[in-house]
Amino acid sequence: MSLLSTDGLVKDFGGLRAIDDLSMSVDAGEIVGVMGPNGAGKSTFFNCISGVITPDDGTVTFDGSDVTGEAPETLARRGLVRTFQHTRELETMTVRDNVRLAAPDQPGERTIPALVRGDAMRSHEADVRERAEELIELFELDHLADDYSGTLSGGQRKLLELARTLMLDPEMLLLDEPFAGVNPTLTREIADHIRDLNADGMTVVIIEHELETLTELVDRLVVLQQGSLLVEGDPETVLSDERVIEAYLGGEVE
Ligand SMILES: Nc1ncnc2c1ncn2[C@@H]1O[C@H](COP(=O)(O)OP(=O)(O)OP(=O)(O)O)[C@@H](O)[C@H]1O
Repeated sequence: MSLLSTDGLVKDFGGLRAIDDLSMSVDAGEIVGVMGPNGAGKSTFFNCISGVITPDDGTVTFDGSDVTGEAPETLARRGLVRTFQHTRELETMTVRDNVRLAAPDQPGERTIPALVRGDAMRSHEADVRERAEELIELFELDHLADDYSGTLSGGQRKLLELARTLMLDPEMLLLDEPFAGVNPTLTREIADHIRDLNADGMTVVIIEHELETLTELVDRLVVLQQGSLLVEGDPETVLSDERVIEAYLGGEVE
């Protein structure tokens, strides 16, 4: 059953059509890879479906509802959450605080004085702390929990970003280049986490240039070119498709 679909999606930037009548869908439980040459429209596609920008035409449907143009926070509450190519944690805050702060309705951000908070608020805070510790442990960031996030390596930042994302308890994760700037060991580790999350029922869509890891991970590949869907299918078929090879200028996909 389709969890996310777009129908006739269009996004223009001035005279440039970045997304051109794009219709595609992702079934619940799938891991789908989105690939395509530079400028093909991958990030713009993610931005349209995650509410970062509003499409000029077409619709985005998530879990049976038309969510076109909804804000990222609203979509996150519905269970659709994305990461960014450049991670967005606060560098002068510890890893632990970064994970805790990613929780929805973060009590620390509220103006209610601590003394008048009810039991519900205290229990929410306890849940947030507990979930944050679970995720820090899951992603093996425990030894770094009290370090400033700014001191982390590229790969550790990606793990932190994943932990922060999971504080929102998503049904579908959109991952924008989760392996960019990550060393091979951490790449394998992140790929394993994605597999585990998927095995637990999470639907995942991944934009990635690192095709070897991507193709090992996904059930299906979708190739974009000039804002349109060029080819989609199982990784082996897609990567041997002449149109895909040509789009990548002769053999780069091998
Ligand atoms: N905010 C913007 N303003 C103007 N043009 C934009 C904007 N964002 C993207 N574009 C243009 O839209 C087209 C698609 O860009 P997009 O970043 O979505 O491609 P991409 O497939 O993600 O590329 P890459 O692999 O290089 O990240 C490109 O021609 C890009 O220059």
